[in-house]
Amino acid sequence: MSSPTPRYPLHRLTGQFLEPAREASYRREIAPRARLESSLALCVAAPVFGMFAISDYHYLEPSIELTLLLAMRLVVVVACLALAVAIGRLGDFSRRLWLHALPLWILATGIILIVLLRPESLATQVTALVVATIAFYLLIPNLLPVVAFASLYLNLGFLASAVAMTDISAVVVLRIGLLLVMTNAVGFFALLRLERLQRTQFALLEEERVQNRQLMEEIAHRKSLEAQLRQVAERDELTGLDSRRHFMARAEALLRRARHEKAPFSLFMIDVDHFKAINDTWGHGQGDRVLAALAETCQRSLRPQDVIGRFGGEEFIVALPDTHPREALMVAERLQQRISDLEVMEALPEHRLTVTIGIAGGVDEDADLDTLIQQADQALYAGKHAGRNRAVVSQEVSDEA
Ligand SMILES: Nc1nc2c(ncn2[C@@H]2O[C@H](COP(=O)(O)OP(=O)(O)OP(=O)(O)O)[C@@H](O)[C@H]2O)c(=O)[nH]1
Repeated sequence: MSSPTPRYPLHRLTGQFLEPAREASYRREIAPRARLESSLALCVAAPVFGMFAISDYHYLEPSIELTLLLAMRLVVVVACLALAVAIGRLGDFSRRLWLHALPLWILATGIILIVLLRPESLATQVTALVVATIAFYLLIPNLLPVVAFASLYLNLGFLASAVAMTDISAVVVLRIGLLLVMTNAVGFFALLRLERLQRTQFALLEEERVQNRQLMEEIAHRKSLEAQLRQVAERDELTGLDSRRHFMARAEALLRRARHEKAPFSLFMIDVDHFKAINDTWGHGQGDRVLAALAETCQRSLRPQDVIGRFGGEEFIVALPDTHPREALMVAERLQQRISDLEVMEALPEHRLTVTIGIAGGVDEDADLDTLIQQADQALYAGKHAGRNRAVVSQEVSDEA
């Protein structure tokens, strides 16, 4: 049975993403952490390497070899510390890979030089070499190919120096070689596993981020659709006023509050006079423009707390909280005046638009919206009957109200 193809294929030997863009994105993501880790590892490795100067001094009499050895250790320590600072500041993981590789090669060269300068301490050096090789793999993670090449250089250089500078037998060389192969295998596969795990984790996290982003986009899209639908349901397309249904809901709430607070409440029904003639004379398009201009004038003339809606055709409805019908009559007359000031047609500046307004309301604890609308409608009808272009207060408005 064949195993399923991984969603984010990784290189078998380096553990890196096969997809260059994903690998670059991963490196960008881990860059700050990798820089810090590499810097810290070098800050630890440099003094440890320098510390062995004590044993150099112990094993070697003051001599040229000792001076060279101490000078070499000093150079390695200073170079490593300088590189630790440089990596911390500039060690961009994706562009300056060489900066991360350099300290490994310097340390490796230092270790190889020790064999050349202190060949008699080969046995101790082998142990140090094994520790250094493991440290290369484990302390500088995320750079498997870089570490593997530096380690290869260290191990081969060490063996070559040992063969050149000491008289070890072929069997010992073989034994050291096998030990180094084993050490490298352990370090390599441990780091390979780590590289693969970290990248798989990164890929899953990325996937989760993408899904979250898509979800957020979907939510935003739905919210915008909802807002559009609400807009369509609540607004009259031509005039931008409340639709009849939305007006009813808002006016109901205002009336409820007025009843609760025993505050006055008034309602207008506004109907354009002879609107059919406007349509018939100048066309339906001009009729629409007149309705829109009239709606805008009404809205500008009313208070912010008043609610106006298009009731249907050329009929508008207004709810006026905290307004007694007596005051409402004055508001209606002011509205009529503003409407008649409107220039309906540029070509016919003399033509005046008039409206008839029916008013209902008062302070009635039992009044419901439908009844008030009916009363305002009757007053409107009476106004039309009486010759139009007037505001009429409903007979039902009680005196005490
Ligand atoms: N342009 C336009 N006309 C509309 C719209 N809605 C209704 N109308 C027209 O408004 C006119 C209303 O006519 P009527 O009900 O006879 O009323 P009127 O001509 O205003 O006469 P009175 O109300 O009695 O003064 C009709 O011709 C409808 O077609 C609209 O949205 N746009």
